[in-house]
Amino acid sequence: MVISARDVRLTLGAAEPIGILRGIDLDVARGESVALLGASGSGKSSLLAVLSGLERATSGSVQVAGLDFTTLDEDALAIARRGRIGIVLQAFHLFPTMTARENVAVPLELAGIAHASALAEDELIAVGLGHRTNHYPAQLSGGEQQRVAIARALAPRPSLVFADEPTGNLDAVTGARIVDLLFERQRAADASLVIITHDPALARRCDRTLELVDGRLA
Ligand SMILES: Nc1ncnc2c1ncn2[C@@H]1O[C@H](COP(=O)(O)OP(=O)(O)OP(=O)(O)O)[C@@H](O)[C@H]1O
Repeated sequence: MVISARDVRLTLGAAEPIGILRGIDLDVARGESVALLGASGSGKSSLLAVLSGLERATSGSVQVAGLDFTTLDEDALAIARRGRIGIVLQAFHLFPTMTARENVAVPLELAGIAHASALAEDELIAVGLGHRTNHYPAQLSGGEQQRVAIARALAPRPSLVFADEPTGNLDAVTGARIVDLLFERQRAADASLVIITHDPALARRCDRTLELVDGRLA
């Protein structure tokens, strides 16, 4: 198993604690793709944050690629993610002072991969942004920024990809192209995919569909 989560709970809010995740058990195998569905506010983004180590669970255990994400500190988590885990969040978190190419090159450089800039350019071409490599995020549309974020996540060829509505800002044709790329990369690297989506077509392409209802898996 690439992901093994047991009785994961996430409680937020000091004054009035709210149970956001309320006992999640989840296994994801190598090479498996999982679609995560659920109503707005059901906890999908929170679960993705916990599984990717961006947020620490309040209790329970989260094992990812043999590492215990509930006990690692921030630095160890960042090192564990480097080059192995690609994450595409709803807010793209691009660096505003870097061009598209520089943004995509960052994880490659951090992972010590040679020719980072050239590889970043290739990845931008793959997401249809070969003509935008020297543009800054503020000069790009929402959908273009989303594709830069996807290129950045996929460039290091991670073995695990988390994506939060990766086609949410894209038109049907561009979205389909990005989904094809996601699955093509997944197959090539035998990677695991966990995708939050409201798109039934995207969910159908995944091996398995899970639904979150009020912080629990239905
Ligand atoms: N820092 C926080 N403090 C308190 N409550 C929070 C915090 N972050 C998220 N929540 C609440 O947790 C619940 C789950 O949020 P989450 O973003 O995981 O839902 P979601 O299923 O991804 O929703 P959407 O589809 O709208 O993106 C929501 O009710 C949200 O208001």
